[in-house]
Amino acid sequence: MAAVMAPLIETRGLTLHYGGLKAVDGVDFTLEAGEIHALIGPNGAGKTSFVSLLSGRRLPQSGRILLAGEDITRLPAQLRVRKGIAYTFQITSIFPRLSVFDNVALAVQAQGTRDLENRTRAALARVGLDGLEEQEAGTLSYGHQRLLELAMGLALKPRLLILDEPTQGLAASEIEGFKALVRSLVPETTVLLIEHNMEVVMDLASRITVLTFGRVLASGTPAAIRANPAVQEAYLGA
Ligand SMILES: Nc1ncnc2c1ncn2[C@@H]1O[C@H](COP(=O)(O)OP(=O)(O)OP(=O)(O)O)[C@@H](O)[C@H]1O
Repeated sequence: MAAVMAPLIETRGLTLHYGGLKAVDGVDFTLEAGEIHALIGPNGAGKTSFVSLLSGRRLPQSGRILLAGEDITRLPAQLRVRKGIAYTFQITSIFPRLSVFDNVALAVQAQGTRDLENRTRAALARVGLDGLEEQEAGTLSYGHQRLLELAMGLALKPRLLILDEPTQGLAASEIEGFKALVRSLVPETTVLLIEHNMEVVMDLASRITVLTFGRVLASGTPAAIRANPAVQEAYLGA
């Protein structure tokens, strides 16, 4: 019998409360290896809380998270990074006084110093920041700082890259470049994208999951999501 590959990520009944508030409420979710999967939903729907559970920044009150079939529900965040889950750092985690090179090198160092220079340079080239290695990170344009964050994530050679609102604040021209970059990452890297820009979502995602009030409202292809009346009512406003 042919072996059936487990999904890259599977959650079952995943639940996170903040006091009385259920930010993530019994979420069953499947992420297949090699896809670009968008997580959408209104403000406060629980998207950031959900990916915080995947990255290990927070632990759930109940439910399970499986990575390629292995239970990682309570694994510390740092060990999840080693298993290949990278959550792009918020821009505030860039060290503004350090060089572009050193910011990425620090991220690489989390996995050991072997091949540090090559890996750092390769990640910077991947996002098009080669040539700016020696520049102080804090003096980069906003768009370039977002690319630096992405390089810091890619330097970890992740199996899963989680991007939280990566196009926020980018110019239209920068968004085009970003879309091409994300497309170039799959299928080696699986991408989970929280994104409010619906044009980016519809253009990039192979599957979309819609959250509202901490629950999954719908999950499917962009065409199915666009045509879903419940999604239109709750979110797309069409
Ligand atoms: N640290 C916290 N303590 C208490 N409540 C929180 C905390 N973080 C988030 N919340 C609440 O949990 C709910 C889900 O928030 P979350 O940030 O996960 O949603 P989101 O879908 O990512 O929203 P947005 O699109 O605005 O970023 C919201 O009602 C929010 O106010």
